Amino acid sequence: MKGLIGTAKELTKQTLESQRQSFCNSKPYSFLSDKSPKSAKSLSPIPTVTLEKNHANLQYQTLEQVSEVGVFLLVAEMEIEFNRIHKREKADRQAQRPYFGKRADHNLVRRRKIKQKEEDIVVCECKFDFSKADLACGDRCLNVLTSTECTPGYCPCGSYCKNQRFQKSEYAKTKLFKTEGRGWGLLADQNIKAGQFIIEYCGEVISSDEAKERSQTYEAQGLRDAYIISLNASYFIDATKKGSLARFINHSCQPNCETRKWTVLGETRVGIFATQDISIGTELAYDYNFEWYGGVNVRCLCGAPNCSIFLGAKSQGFQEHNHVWEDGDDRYTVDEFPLYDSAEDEPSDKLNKVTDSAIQETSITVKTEYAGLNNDSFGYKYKTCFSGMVGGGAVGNFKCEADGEKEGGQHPVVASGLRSNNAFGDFNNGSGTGSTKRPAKRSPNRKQKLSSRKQINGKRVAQLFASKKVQDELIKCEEVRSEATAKLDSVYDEIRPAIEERERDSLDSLPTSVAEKWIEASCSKLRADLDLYFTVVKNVVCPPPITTEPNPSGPGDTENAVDCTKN
Ligand SMILES: C[S@@+](CC[C@H](N)C(=O)[O-])C[C@H]1O[C@@H](n2cnc3c(N)ncnc32)[C@H](O)[C@@H]1O
Repeated sequence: MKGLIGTAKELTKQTLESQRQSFCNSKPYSFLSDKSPKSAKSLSPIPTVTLEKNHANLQYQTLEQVSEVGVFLLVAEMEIEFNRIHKREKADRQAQRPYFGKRADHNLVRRRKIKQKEEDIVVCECKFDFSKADLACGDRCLNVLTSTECTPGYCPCGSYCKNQRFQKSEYAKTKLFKTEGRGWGLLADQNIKAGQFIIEYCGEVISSDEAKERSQTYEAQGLRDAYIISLNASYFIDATKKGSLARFINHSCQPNCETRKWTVLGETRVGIFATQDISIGTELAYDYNFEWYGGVNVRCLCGAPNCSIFLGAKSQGFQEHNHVWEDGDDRYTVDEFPLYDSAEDEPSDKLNKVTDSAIQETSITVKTEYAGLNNDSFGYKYKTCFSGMVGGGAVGNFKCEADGEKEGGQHPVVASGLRSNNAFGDFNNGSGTGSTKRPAKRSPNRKQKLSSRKQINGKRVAQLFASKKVQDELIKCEEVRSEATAKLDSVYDEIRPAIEERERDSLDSLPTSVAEKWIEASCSKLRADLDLYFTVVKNVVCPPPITTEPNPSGPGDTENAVDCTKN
């Protein structure tokens, strides 16, 4: 093998056996011991980089010494499974609703405190009239007209001033409720009048750089909902971990609310206001005016007749990424790209062929040459198979809303870690500069996937060996494997309702008990696969001494070659 160990050692059964031992005891494989798999909960997160390194090494050894049988693919699969569970669990833990006490208002907000200078205080010209105390600083108040709250101690209406709603947290009564497919939502718990201030959008006020960083982190952590909205060109409000109930208000393409910016004691704050009369029990929603910066396309479930189908579908990033272009836009002309011949890139096929021929030839050349599959190329291919699973999706360029946005304008929500309604679909990052494929979040068709893979049938392979002992060994392996397959299938049928229920709710994680069951069955199946493949390879590489024992089950040569891949 090019650029590889170069010192192909004589293989003995002993070295292979010890190889297998260390292989199975290496970290990702440790659960393949005879003990029942550890609970998903008790597993510590897998350091991916180390694993990749390990795998690269193991892969070497596997290729060099055992020639091939896709053992490393099994390792890959196991790691995928584990990473998936870890990621889910982690995301679930982190996605737990933060505590929102009654005082969950701007007191929680970490904002740059600006001491308002006296000369900056705008005093309105309202004349206070005791007989109309209710109208103090009403619609005609100059401050109200400029979306500025009056400053206590400076307003002519004194304590009767009605224009301090943010400061006094004069929120409408609202109630949290569970929506169908859109997570939590907020509904009116009283009748609300058009124009009424409903609630402040509170959160941590952060710079645009920090917003970008956080949004990438949240994405990588698997958080599905976006809570960062822009305040102005330089600042964003992040309600992911701290905020008010406003963070639960969902998007609608036909909203009954909108966001508005107000100046309060010299600072800009964002409030949710009713755009129409809203009766008690109605869900509150505003148009997120979502700026899509990458990540998954989230199907909009607002149900409005004019629904734009995806959140952020109107934003430039989304349209460019999804190739919604005007006539004459030649940015995506295919002519420019070199042609890609997929036939050149099918290592697994190549490996399959090698495997088949290796088995049929019974004597094997350990130093098999895999043209082009040197260390780097394999490392790369291997990584490709994983990167989507373990790597966080990058968030594309981050744009800031231009300053001087008109009052009442909407505040784009940063699309980080979006809930995927397309629960199992592939998702791409949308940086616009090429798309890194991310794998399906989870695979409901696992059963299908497992069974659709071309598999070696142990009983058929057994016929190719002259030794009765080997045949028995292989038949035993095949039986164990069939049992494991049947068990996996039945577990799948058992947990299917739970998966489907999650799917219906657009939830991305499974209860630990269900996941554990699935892992346990998957582990057994993969262990059985490994044992079978290993036994085949072991006996091909180190055939037992030829004896004169008769072979009742068939010829030991390849004359009547059996297609080992048929079940
Ligand atoms: C600010 S949060 C709203 C609260 C969120 N539903 C929750 O459970 O925490 C925004 C996220 O809610 C989901 N969401 C909001 N409106 C939606 C809609 N119309 N359709 C689908 N998902 C929506 C999206 O995942 C979005 O990123």
